[in-house]
Amino acid sequence: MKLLLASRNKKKLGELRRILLAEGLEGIEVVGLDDVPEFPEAPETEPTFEGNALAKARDAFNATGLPSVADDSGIAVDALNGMPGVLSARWSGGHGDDLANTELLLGQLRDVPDERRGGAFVCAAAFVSADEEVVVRGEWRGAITREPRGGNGFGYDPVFRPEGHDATSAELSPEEKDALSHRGRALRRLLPHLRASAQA
Ligand SMILES: O=P(O)(O)OP(=O)(O)OP(=O)(O)OC[C@H]1O[C@@H](n2cnc3c(O)ncnc32)[C@H](O)[C@@H]1O
Ligand SMILES: [Mg+2]
Repeated sequence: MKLLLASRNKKKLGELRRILLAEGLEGIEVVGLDDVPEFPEAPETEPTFEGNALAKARDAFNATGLPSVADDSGIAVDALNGMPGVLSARWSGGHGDDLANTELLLGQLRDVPDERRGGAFVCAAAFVSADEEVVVRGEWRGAITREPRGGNGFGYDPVFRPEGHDATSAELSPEEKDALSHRGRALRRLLPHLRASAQA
């Protein structure tokens, strides 16, 4: 079975691929959007991560006919009542400007004391095939730092210090991040569905 990972974010796509390949999925060939004919990106208008993930996976399945996985993710900061949330990718206005997004977030939290800087990375992962639609969630608790640190990962990783760690998630190795991350947790919850689909 070909499985389409429907993300237009190269670094996110790399993580999705890495997490699934580490599981050694038998009978599944993982492909990306570069491997299929182009189709337009639908705007992400849903109020929840789950709604957006499902919409992206449905779009990909409808456009290609391939069983598809999509991820909608972001960072939910307690002191901002859960924002940036589903707006994480375009928090500073433009889409996907990681540096501007993290700088804006740090500025907003400048006067927030250490004990109230908690938040979580959230990932909803959706799988859509001819036979089923499923969406699952993974969360990773931590705190927002006062300055960026580390060069791994992407997005808000340099300003997120996972619970139980002194390092930011941009200072963790890729394997460490996958073992703990919202994305790792969500994708591992999808595995039974992917395996069943490959065997059907
Ligand atoms: O929608 P696709 O095409 O998959 O790509 P995207 O980058 O637009 O992805 P989202 O709409 O799900 O937005 C997620 C944003 O949340 C942030 N984010 C998500 N997962 C992250 C992670 O593991 N580390 C750091 N930041 C993350 C990052 O800034 C992303 O741009
Ligand atoms: Mg997006």
